[in-house]
Amino acid sequence: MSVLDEIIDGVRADLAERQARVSLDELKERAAKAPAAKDGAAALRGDGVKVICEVKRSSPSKGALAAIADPAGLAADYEAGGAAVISVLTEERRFGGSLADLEAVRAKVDIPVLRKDFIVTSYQLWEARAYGADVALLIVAALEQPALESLIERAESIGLTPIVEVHDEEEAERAVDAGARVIGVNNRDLKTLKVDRSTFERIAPELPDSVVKIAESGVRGPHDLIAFANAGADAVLVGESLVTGRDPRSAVSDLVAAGAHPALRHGRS
Ligand SMILES: O=C(O)c1ccccc1NCC(=O)[C@H](O)[C@H](O)COP(=O)(O)O
Repeated sequence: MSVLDEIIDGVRADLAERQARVSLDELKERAAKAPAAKDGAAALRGDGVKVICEVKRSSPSKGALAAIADPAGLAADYEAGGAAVISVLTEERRFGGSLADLEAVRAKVDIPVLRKDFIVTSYQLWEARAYGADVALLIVAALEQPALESLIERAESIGLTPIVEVHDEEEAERAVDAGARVIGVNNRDLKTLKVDRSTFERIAPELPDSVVKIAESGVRGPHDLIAFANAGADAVLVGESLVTGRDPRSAVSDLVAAGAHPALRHGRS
């Protein structure tokens, strides 16, 4: 069984418990009371390379990364450093996240918030909206094509911007065919968990110009951001190097400054 399969088994078990406790109607009522969703795609377009900053306590590849007692405080530091979007891992077993983290971050920052999880049902999209997310991750490798298409449609219909994550050319083609407008290329191989930064360089040129392109995983600092920018990234998604560093706010601000450098190509407006 692959790591992804193991993660998804755990996600489905936890999901079944939540579904037994909270009906879809209750979630929809809660979502209706949530603040209107912010435009995640708009936050990632424009000049320069935008930075998505992740609240990440642990991971299957590295184990414990950072305790993060105050996820909202960390998110506020990211926002103060110039982050465009905050990513909150809500998967509990392997990443140590929760919907409570998502809710706390939403209450603290004004920029769009991404629910980063292993979404396999529309119930999780309603949860994302009910807990204040504006953006949700859909992983192509975790979904059959009809499910991917219907989750993209459902996400958009409830106001969420779907980021569709791919790892290779075949998944990229599936994402485009499914109508994805924002695509994250994850440099982490989900079978070996190794990061290969050339993955983004290989796949980005295959994506249509109109698609917002995000380079995910393996950003250690401004030099990686610049390399991804030169390969066509509109945004980068950064977790580990921020949560393990000493000063997340200044680390974000260094990334943002590099992303805004006039020598980098101009983004789409
Ligand atoms: O991080 C992992 O080990 C991992 C393993 C299996 C599936 C997903 C995983 N990570 C999720 C992510 O995509 C990253 O948290 C995100 O891209 C940030 O990456 P990094 O900056 O390298 O922490």
